[in-house]
Amino acid sequence: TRSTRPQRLLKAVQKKAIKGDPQSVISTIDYFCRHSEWAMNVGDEKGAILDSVVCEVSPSTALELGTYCGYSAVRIARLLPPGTKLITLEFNPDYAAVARQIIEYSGLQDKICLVEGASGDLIPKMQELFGIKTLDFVFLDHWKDRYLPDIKLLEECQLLRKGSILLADNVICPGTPDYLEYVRNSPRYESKYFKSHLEYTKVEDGLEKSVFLG
Ligand SMILES: O=C(NCCNC(=O)c1cc(-c2ccc(F)cc2)cc(O)c1O)c1cc(O)ncn1
Ligand SMILES: [Mg+2]
Repeated sequence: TRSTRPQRLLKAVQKKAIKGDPQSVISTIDYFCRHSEWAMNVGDEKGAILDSVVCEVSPSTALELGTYCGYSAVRIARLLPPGTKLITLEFNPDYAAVARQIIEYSGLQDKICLVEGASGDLIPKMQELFGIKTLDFVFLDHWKDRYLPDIKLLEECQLLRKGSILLADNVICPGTPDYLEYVRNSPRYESKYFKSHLEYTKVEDGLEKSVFLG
């Protein structure tokens, strides 16, 4: 049977990228998605904004919702200070299987903990599973209708503290209208929109950065 797009993306990484070199894995994926097959990675343009926020926050505890092929997990983990880990949750086992191999190829497997499962089930178990109290940084890039319920869950589970940073992908395309309305109108968040484009296209998209005020 025909291979899947994530499998073809993995093949390109194994063929073209330098093993153990996260930047070459990132560049290979961006080249493949621009010149061979589009795929829903955050991409290079929004990726540069993600990089700058990760560097600014320099998180001790970081969570990603929606691993897909592991592109943004590699982007984030390559910038984390030594001794810190990124926890990334992926619901789709086929995506998770490819992501594990791309993460391993990049050499960042010791800085990334990929957990398969539904975010709604895993978030309430985060403290016990990972021995963490609160999260310094959360990157939201999973199902767009899960952004709002999941940050409400993060609040309820007391995983956010004064100053925790949420960064959400695709707030324009495909769009997360209920999430945007909430973080922009809630007194518990200070929100800022970073205008950009849908990965590898000229379509408008952007990232929403929200600080939890406690
Ligand atoms: O689809 C699952 N996750 C990806 C979430 N991400 C997206 O849907 C996403 C989509 C787009 C996008 C934008 C324009 C367009 F025309 C088509 C797609 C871009 C992005 O940057 C994303 O992040 C999924 C499946 C499954 O079976 N189980 C658990 N999760
Ligand atoms: Mg996305």
